[in-house]
Amino acid sequence: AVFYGRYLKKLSHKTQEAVGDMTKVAAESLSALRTVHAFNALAQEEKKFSERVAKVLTLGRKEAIASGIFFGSTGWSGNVTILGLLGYGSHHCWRLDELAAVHRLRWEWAQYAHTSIMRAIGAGTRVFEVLDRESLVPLHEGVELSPDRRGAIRFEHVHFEYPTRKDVKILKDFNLEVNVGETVAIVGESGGGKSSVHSLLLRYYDPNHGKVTFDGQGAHNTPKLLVDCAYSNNTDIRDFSATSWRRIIGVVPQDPVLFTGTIAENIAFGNPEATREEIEDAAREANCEFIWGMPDGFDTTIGRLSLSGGQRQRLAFARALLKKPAILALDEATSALDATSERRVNDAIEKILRSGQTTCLFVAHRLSTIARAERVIVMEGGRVVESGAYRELVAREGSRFRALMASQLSAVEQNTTTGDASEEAVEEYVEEFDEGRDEGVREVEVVEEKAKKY
Ligand SMILES: Nc1ncnc2c1ncn2[C@@H]1O[C@H](COP(=O)(O)OP(=O)(O)OP(=O)(O)O)[C@@H](O)[C@H]1O
Repeated sequence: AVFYGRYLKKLSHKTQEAVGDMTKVAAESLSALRTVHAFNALAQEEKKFSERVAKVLTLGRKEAIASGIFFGSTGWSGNVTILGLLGYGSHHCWRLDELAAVHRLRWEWAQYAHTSIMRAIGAGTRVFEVLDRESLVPLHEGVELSPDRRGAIRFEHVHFEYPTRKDVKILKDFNLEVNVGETVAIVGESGGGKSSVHSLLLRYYDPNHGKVTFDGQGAHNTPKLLVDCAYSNNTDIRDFSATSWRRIIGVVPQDPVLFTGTIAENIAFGNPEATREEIEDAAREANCEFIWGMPDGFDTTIGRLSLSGGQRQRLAFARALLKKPAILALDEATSALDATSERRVNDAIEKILRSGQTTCLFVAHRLSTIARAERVIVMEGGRVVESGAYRELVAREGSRFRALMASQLSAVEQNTTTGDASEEAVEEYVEEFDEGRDEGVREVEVVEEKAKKY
């Protein structure tokens, strides 16, 4: 018992660690399931989890063998003793209930084993229920899309509600066309369904009515705001396999998720074959200069929250850019970033937008980001109510965009509850922005200069 105890103590410690590690991997992957899907990293995460499970299993087996030997031998000697006692007792014992007590002891053991088995079956049933669940969006069915395809994206009369909240219509006849290389910012009230547009684009869900299409033929000089969908050579994105469709999209979510591992591993998430050079290029492009200042650079191990909000966003940018995506879906962080981080994030956005290679559909909250888009669309009541260049919408008398910005301004800058801001205040806000924009462009040039030295 002493030797077994010592061995078990060591083994338990290791098992606890391994179980902790396994749970962490599962929790990280499950809580970031959208990111995992967006980067087609399901197989990678499954492999990571399987390795951890295998480790727990090996330790569990060792413990089972050790306890098998220990309890087997002690049980065997115990049984031999009891049998001996029974044999001996039957000669000497005249009271039947004494023998029955020994027998009852055996029976209780059998009951205990039975309860444990039943408990395991109960827990196992739930696990198998989860394992047997089929995704509503099949991952590998459909046409394989080549990763270098570029094309216009169209939302055609899309109606959508979440399966868990069928009574709330999120999108109602939503129509939008984004051409190749175009940058479109979606703005609107909080909770108006902007991020849901991304969810449909990435096929986390499919529309209830209408469709999202992709036209791999090239750019169109068609009207920007799609009213009448009279297109012929576009393909419903449901016809592509979800994995190959997601391969051409780079995603930067509102609250980017990091995984326990090195910075390089995080940038190469879903792209494990990427070379160090490619990783560094992506980091440079995304203004992640802070990595070079870290003690182990790209090999620095990070946890889920060990970087600041702005750094996390830029790292997520680098991760998205490494895919060299045809489409970039960016959901701007609503949480306040400090001024430097915000500028660095905006510079990174600016660089990508200026490249003209990538079609960008981004959900924007800050004026400084919105104004960087070629076209701004305003969402209200689940549909597009206004579309145009930033300057056009700002200049348009009584535009919804102006009203939206005015209420934002009054909420953010004047901190009032009235929701009204004067026209002058809006102009002032816009002027302030223009100064910031020029500064931003200069900043990008300085950074690019610096980047050459990395
Ligand atoms: N997974 C979900 N299941 C059910 N309802 C959801 C889900 N995700 C979002 N919603 C609801 O859908 C509506 C639109 O949400 P969405 O995130 O698209 O808005 P948003 O315009 O991006 O908001 P914000 O600007 O605050 O990020 C909200 O009312 C939200 O509560």
